[in-house]
Amino acid sequence: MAPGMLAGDGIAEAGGGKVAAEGKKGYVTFLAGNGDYVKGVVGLAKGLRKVKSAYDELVVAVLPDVPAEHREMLRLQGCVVREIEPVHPPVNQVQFAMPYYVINYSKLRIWNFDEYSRLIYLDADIQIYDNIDHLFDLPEGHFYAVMDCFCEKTWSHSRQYSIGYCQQCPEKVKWPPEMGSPPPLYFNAGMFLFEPSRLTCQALLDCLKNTTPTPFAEQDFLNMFFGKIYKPIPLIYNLVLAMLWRHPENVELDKVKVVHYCAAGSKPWRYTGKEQNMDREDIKMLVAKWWEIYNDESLNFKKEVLASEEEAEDIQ
Ligand SMILES: O=c1ccn([C@@H]2O[C@H](COP(=O)(O)OP(=O)(O)O)[C@@H](O)[C@H]2O)c(=O)[nH]1
Ligand SMILES: OC[C@H]1O[C@H](O[C@@H]2[C@@H](O)[C@H](O)[C@@H](O)[C@H](O)[C@@H]2O)[C@H](O)[C@@H](O)[C@H]1O
Ligand SMILES: [Mn+2]
Repeated sequence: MAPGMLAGDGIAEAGGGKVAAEGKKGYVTFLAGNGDYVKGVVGLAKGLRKVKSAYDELVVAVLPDVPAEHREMLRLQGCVVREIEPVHPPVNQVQFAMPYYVINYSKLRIWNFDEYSRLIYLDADIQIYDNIDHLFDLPEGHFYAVMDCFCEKTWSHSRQYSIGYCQQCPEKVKWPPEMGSPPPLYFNAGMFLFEPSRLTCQALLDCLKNTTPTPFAEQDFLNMFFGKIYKPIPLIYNLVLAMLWRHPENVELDKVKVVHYCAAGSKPWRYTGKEQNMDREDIKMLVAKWWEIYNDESLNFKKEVLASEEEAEDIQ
């Protein structure tokens, strides 16, 4: 059990007789550009319907460069499309782990969606395979997310990677005292439960102005900003695929509720199976599972024709 993790799985499934947290709740994702991530959002919208989430009206924060056709496609899938202004980090020479990460700072705008008391953010390369609505009943005042893994090459810039340390197995390579205290628990920013607030959004943007960008862009920034109230939740809520080959001992695949297709080559809509680890049977199974939902027409959004509308039609 990773340090600081909620006891047990620590999160009672829905119907635990708890009073649900007050206020509007929902799921939100982020879409930029005119490329194929829109397929990820369609898949996510259908996945939320398949697991019968009580909050299946997916909010999509779109940058201005998302074309009208893609916005319409999402509306036809029952999504609420909301345009956000891009957020640019201070100009500097940092090499992001992936050049396009620079646009990910725009995710910060979702803190302004304060008509919601709680939102779960999900990357567009995430799919939900079991209902996770019960997460909305977690105690307020914390930032909930799953711990990341430092073992992939994308982390080669970091001290952790240089000594083979990973928070997923802190006993395997212990953090040497001569390097000071071990890094604080660090979450993957592809999925998190948070409380929207305009004040917090302004504080995030003000803080960003004075923060030097780092390789994992807004993920590093969010970890720094919310470090004091961060609460790890079990990896079943955001399986970062690299865990399958880096920490298989921590993964019980049949218990996983949320899969994050973030490993290089694992985006289902561009999957070729050629990149490293992409020929694994579990990866092929998870990509096929994603396509099953994406291609399932029965999961398309059906505008409920209200009985009154039908009656009205009958009368005419
Ligand atoms: O061209 C892009 C790149 C990224 N994204 C959004 O930004 C998120 C973070 O990027 P990505 O998931 O590729 O990062 P990873 O989790 O793989 O590091 C994506 O899930 C999308 O929601 C997008 O909409 N268009
Ligand atoms: O902009 C930074 C991104 O950083 C994170 O992705 C990383 C991280 O998970 C590494 O640990 C993996 O090694 C790597 O593959 C993966 O891309 C978030 O998933 C994404 O939403 C976004 O915040
Ligand atoms: Mn992602």
